[in-house]
Amino acid sequence: MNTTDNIVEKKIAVLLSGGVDSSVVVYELARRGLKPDCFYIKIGPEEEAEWDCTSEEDLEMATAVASRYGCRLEVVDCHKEYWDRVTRYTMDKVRAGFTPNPDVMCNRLIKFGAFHEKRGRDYDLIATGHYACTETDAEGRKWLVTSPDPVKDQTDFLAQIYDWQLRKALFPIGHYVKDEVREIALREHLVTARRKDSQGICFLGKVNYNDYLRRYLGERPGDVLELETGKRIGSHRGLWFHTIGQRHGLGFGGGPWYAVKKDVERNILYVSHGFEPRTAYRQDFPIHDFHFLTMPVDMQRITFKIRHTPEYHPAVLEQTGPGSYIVHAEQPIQGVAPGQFCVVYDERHHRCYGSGEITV
Ligand SMILES: Nc1ncnc2c1ncn2[C@@H]1O[C@H](COP(=O)(O)OP(=O)(O)OP(=O)(O)O)[C@@H](O)[C@H]1O
Repeated sequence: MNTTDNIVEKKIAVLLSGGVDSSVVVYELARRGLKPDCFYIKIGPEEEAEWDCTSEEDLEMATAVASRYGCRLEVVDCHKEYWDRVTRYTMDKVRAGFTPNPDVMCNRLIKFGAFHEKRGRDYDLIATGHYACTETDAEGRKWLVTSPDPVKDQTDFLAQIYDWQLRKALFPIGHYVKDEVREIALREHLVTARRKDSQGICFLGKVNYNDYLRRYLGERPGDVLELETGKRIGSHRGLWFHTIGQRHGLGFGGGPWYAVKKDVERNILYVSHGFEPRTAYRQDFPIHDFHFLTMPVDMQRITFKIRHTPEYHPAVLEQTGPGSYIVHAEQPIQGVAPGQFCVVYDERHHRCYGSGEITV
């Protein structure tokens, strides 16, 4: 736990998913003599029965962990809010040809959003099993700080939460690496100790992302052209099924092909030929609507991420307007897609300052 968190006097809600990470959160609080209230957020898979997944087992696990530590567990239904808010954001972006990130918006809109409106507002702190840390500076400002586990670090998923949400957030396992969390769970004989990590888009679980898109947007076939020559390579079933930077699953002969650009108005997907074509890389690109997590910072030399990968890229930021910047990366970056969040950290990738959306 972060040393700056004085939690003993606080009313704490734990978001308990039935996974190993949030189970260890309950243990970490319980061993300090605390008895937090636990909440399982229920989000169903829309109407379709075949989309049903492991949620029943998750709830059973969450119930067992809460009762082991004498904590209350309540189920909070955020189904409507998820499908209204996160799905709307996702479909709006995708329809406009952008690459959205539902996991990022889920933290702002659901875990620290809809849950807060329903139950979280009655608590001083909301604890989750995210791999992220916080630190408080001499002026009492709380900053989001990266986890010591570069592979599991989830600060990028938290880079759109509001300042008040960050102030209420508690990450009791954020200072551990994943192996340590598993060891604790095994040592304490938690029922969740051997459960697999959740995969895919949070709350959508096993739902196939393309099926999810197809359900809302259908199909809209169009041409696939080679960017350099304008030659027709094949057809696509909807621009939303493709991401800039995509190399696999294009399914055209004479490859390898690489998705490099979308023309939404003309419904054309542009591809380049080769394993690593020059057009797949960008070194300078604009971002807009920059969201600061704690407070505006004068950002110049920074590091950043555009995908959930362990690497941080060094860059210089040039401000072009309120909330708008050009990212001048030290090295060319592969698969820069409009709509993706560019998450910005200090030079040592310690503090996360916030994130902006990559502009067209
Ligand atoms: N259905 C849920 N109900 C309550 N909280 C949840 C739920 N799903 C996720 N969370 C919270 O969000 C955190 C991060 O979620 P994520 O989907 O990344 O899971 P994870 O890293 O596999 O964690 P866990 O092992 O706790 O499931 C969880 O640790 C938990 O605190």
